[in-house]
Amino acid sequence: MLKTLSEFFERPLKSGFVIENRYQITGFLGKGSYGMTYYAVDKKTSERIVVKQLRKRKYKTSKQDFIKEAETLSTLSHPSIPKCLDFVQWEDKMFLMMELIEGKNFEELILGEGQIYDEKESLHFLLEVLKIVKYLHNHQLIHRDLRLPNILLKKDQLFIIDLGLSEFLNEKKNPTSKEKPGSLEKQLFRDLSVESDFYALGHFILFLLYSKFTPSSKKESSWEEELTLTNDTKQIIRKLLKLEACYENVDEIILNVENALKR
Ligand SMILES: Nc1ncnc2c1ncn2[C@@H]1O[C@H](COP(=O)(O)OP(=O)(O)OP(=O)(O)O)[C@@H](O)[C@H]1O
Repeated sequence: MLKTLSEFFERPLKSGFVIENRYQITGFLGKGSYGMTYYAVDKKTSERIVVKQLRKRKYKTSKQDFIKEAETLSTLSHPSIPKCLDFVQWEDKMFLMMELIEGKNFEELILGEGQIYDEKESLHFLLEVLKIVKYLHNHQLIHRDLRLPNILLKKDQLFIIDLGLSEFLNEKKNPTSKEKPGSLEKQLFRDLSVESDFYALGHFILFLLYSKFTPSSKKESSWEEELTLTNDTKQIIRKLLKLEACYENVDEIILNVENALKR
């Protein structure tokens, strides 16, 4: 019983805590569905890094997913995806060390700082994310969690983080932890196909475009009625959201977005 309670009230590691005589926790970044994330310093290289810790109460159900996230990250090498630096199993704990992206995610930028993006800027950011997604899809990897908090901006460069839900297309799925059935909407985000990433990116660009929107009446309308957009942009979003025949691959979208940006 005590063990269960201590697991339930699991506290983040304190600043100053050192993992394996090497990685010193310097701050708490956030709590995810199965991990706690920290800022840390690698005492060997003096580099500032990010450490993700598997939460104790998720140990049984999510251990394999956590190991897989680290393995997936290690197979990738892209300037806009944090590198996996180490994976440590220590006492009854598990840690994933990765490159720190010193940027801000789009949730902080829009909801926290009140940043606004016009149509061109939104299309530009969509294009930059698509270039990273192209790399993932070329590796047969579907991200499945392309939400605002997982897309970061550092100066002019975009980054994609959090491969915790990603799956390889040819992989035999483990139905235990990641594949709980959900609503139709959830399935559209989580489906193991390129279309689920496109669907998420449809929402991503809508969030950017809505940053500029001020409601003029209390009546709720559809995004097509509320936002004033060019037909090109509308068409791109409709296809991403599967309101008409969806894109088959990321190159098609890139081409459409590049053309829309030229007009
Ligand atoms: N490599 C990184 N560099 C900078 N910030 C990061 C990095 N990885 C994660 N973060 C930030 O740390 C916080 C926690 O991230 P984490 O991926 O652990 O969980 P989450 O995205 O909140 O939840 P979930 O895992 O359920 O999707 C988020 O604010 C995220 O933006």
